[in-house]
Amino acid sequence: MAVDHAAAEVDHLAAERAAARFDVEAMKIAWAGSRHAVDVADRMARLVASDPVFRKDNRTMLSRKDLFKDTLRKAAHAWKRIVELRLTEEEASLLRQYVDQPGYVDLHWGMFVPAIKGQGTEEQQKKWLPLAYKFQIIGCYAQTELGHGSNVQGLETTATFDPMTDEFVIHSPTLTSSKWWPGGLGKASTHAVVYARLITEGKDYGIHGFIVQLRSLEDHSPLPGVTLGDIGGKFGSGAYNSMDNGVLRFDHVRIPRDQMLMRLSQVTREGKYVQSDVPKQLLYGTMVYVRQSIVADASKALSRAVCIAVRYSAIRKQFGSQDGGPETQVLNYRTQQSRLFPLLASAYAFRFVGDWLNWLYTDVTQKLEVKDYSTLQEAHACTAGLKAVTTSATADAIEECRKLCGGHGYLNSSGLPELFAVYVPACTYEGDNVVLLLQVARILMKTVSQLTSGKQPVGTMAYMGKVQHLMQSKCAVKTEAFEARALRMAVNCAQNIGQASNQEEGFYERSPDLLEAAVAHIQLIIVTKFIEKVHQDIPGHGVKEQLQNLCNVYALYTLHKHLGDFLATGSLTPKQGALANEQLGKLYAQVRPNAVALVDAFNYTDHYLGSVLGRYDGNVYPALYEEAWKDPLNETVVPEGYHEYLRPLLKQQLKLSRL
Ligand SMILES: CC(C)(COP(=O)(O)OP(=O)(O)OC[C@H]1O[C@@H](n2cnc3c(N)ncnc32)[C@H](O)[C@@H]1OP(=O)(O)O)[C@@H](O)C(=O)NCCC(=O)NCCSC(=O)CCCC(=O)O
Ligand SMILES: Cc1cc2nc3c(=O)[nH]c(=O)nc-3n(C[C@H](O)[C@H](O)[C@H](O)COP(=O)(O)OP(=O)(O)OC[C@H]3O[C@@H](n4cnc5c(N)ncnc54)[C@H](O)[C@@H]3O)c2cc1C
Repeated sequence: MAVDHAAAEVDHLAAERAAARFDVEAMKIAWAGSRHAVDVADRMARLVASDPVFRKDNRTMLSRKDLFKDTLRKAAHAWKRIVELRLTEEEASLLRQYVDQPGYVDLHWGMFVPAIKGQGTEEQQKKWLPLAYKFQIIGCYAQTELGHGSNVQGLETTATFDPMTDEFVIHSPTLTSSKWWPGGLGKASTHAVVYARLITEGKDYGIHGFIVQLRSLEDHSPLPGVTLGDIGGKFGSGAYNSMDNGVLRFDHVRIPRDQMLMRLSQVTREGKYVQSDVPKQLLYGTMVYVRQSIVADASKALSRAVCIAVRYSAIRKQFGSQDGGPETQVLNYRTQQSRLFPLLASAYAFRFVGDWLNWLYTDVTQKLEVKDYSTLQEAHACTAGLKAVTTSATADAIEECRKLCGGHGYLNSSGLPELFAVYVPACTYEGDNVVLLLQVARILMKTVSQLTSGKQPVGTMAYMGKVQHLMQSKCAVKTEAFEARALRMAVNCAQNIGQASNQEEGFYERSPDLLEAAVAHIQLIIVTKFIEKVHQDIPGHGVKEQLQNLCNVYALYTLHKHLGDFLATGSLTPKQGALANEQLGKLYAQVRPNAVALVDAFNYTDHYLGSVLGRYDGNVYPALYEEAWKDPLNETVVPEGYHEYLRPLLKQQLKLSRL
């Protein structure tokens, strides 16, 4: 019976695909960025999916130890394949993405290598990078401590220069100075970039980066004076537990002077501190780089969740016509559409703003190389703000997708619980989202205060220069309403802060409003970049129209959700707000026939999706049924514990009933 049912469902997704009004292959190119990007991603995804070592459907059932060992095995196998097949950097990084298991390699490539590239001198790069590139050393990024994460300047680990031996002495003076959280630190890394307070000639010069060896390259045991371990199990089963987030303490560990990362500042043989002519904020450069990549990752996680929820919603039927006709696909319910399609639109929005941010980051990096620091603030504001807004929205969206899949969404086999558990720490790591939005707010306040002095804001803040117009006009055009909302919220905050006894106190008092002003500014950027994208020449039958539609959905949904802001700032009238909502309903109807094809354009393999609900063929029910039997609990018909705990209880009931 299950088989008959399934056959009908396979047909059902085929019908959905046939109903699409655009060229899916061309949309794949628009999503991935180029034909080349589609092809490489496709090749790497299939390579991973077809290799039994990369199997991941049993991950939530493994013990922590087995899961960790499995992660080591996968990482080693991935490296072997990368070398054997002579994969390019682009191919290798995609292969790692599709292996889809958090592990030490993420931090090695994602933070250790970039930290040395960004903060090391040429000589240091020449020495350390080849070792890292060949995995002769494994590195992590050891910044956060037990007592401080957000407040980087509050870190307590010390690096005291000893001119007698030409060494730094790395020390953890307090319990709270223990390094705590770094990924890959607990069990895998041999080296770390350690952030510590530099002390020389009796003076504390604040936080600097140092390359420190932690474990023997012979037998992996911690070096003398180094205490190391894993910080313990984390949220969810499987999920981020494959990562060995670690604890690290130093007891007067000595490293040569030349292991201080010396691009930004140096300590001479005599112990003199010398500052280079570069801004000290470059110390935070690795974080800017990672935040930028986290935005692209948000669109990946969100698109996976949305792909699962859209396909399953096309399969799932619930209730029918009164006269006993066919049941309704839940995707046809207006409420399902109004919850799901904005998330689909957000996946595309985050993808395009992620591409733009990557361009901005590359541009800033090139400018830094010729000592042009003018766009550093813009890079910080955009990476921090977009990281915060996209990760928060994605975490909420994955949970919404779980609910959109009803009861089956709660099963591990749906893939959604694990996706959520792996994803949610993105709201915290690489900068707590609130802390990052307050950074954006500070820059907004600085920009507003400079408006009166005639300094023209640039980049993504340029719209604030139209202050006279935006503070007064009624907004007819969508982007103008977003600009007016963001500017007016920022100006309101600035005025309120101005009434406080001092600037800092005012900022502190108004921080909840500042947070909202920062979100408004970042949402404007996302909407603007989506609009810019759809104004480009986009080939393929119907592709541009679909993207135009999704862009409108994203903008109008955001407007609808934050209507209070738009009305309170007078950026829209209540009538305009109501019209926008009307329009949104019409747009959903246009998305409906294209929904399945729009998620097909993400081009994800079933292996990468890891979801029985999101299968490409829509054969959901037999897969769910089959998956259940794989649970270790089903290995025996009568459960372990029956004889100890169930049988005596049942016997006792029997005796009682006989009384
Ligand atoms: C919150 C701040 C930004 C505070 O910085 P601060 O220097 O104490 O204070 P401030 O007076 O507000 O700022 C001074 C100044 O520095 C600027 N600035 C701050 N950050 C950056 C940046 N990244 N790039 C460029 N500029 C930056 C600010 O705008 C200020 O500029 P200004 O003086 O006003 O011109 C910072 O400390 C921070 O970034 N905290 C978050 C910590 C964090 O992100 N940790 C990440 C650890 S690694 C990790 O989590 C890896 C996970 C990855 C994974 O597992 O995948
Ligand atoms: C899975 C995971 C992986 C990680 N990997 C690494 C790694 O590889 N290397 C590394 O060095 N670190 C790593 N971290 C640490 C991470 O970067 C920090 O946890 C993060 O920066 C947040 O800092 P915190 O823990 O100190 O939070 P806290 O700052 O203590 O946050 C607690 C609360 O206080 C609020 N808060 C804090 N400051 C302010 C403020 N000024 N104004 C208003 N509210 C405020 C926050 O919003 C939050 O609600 C990782 C963390 C996680 C969860």
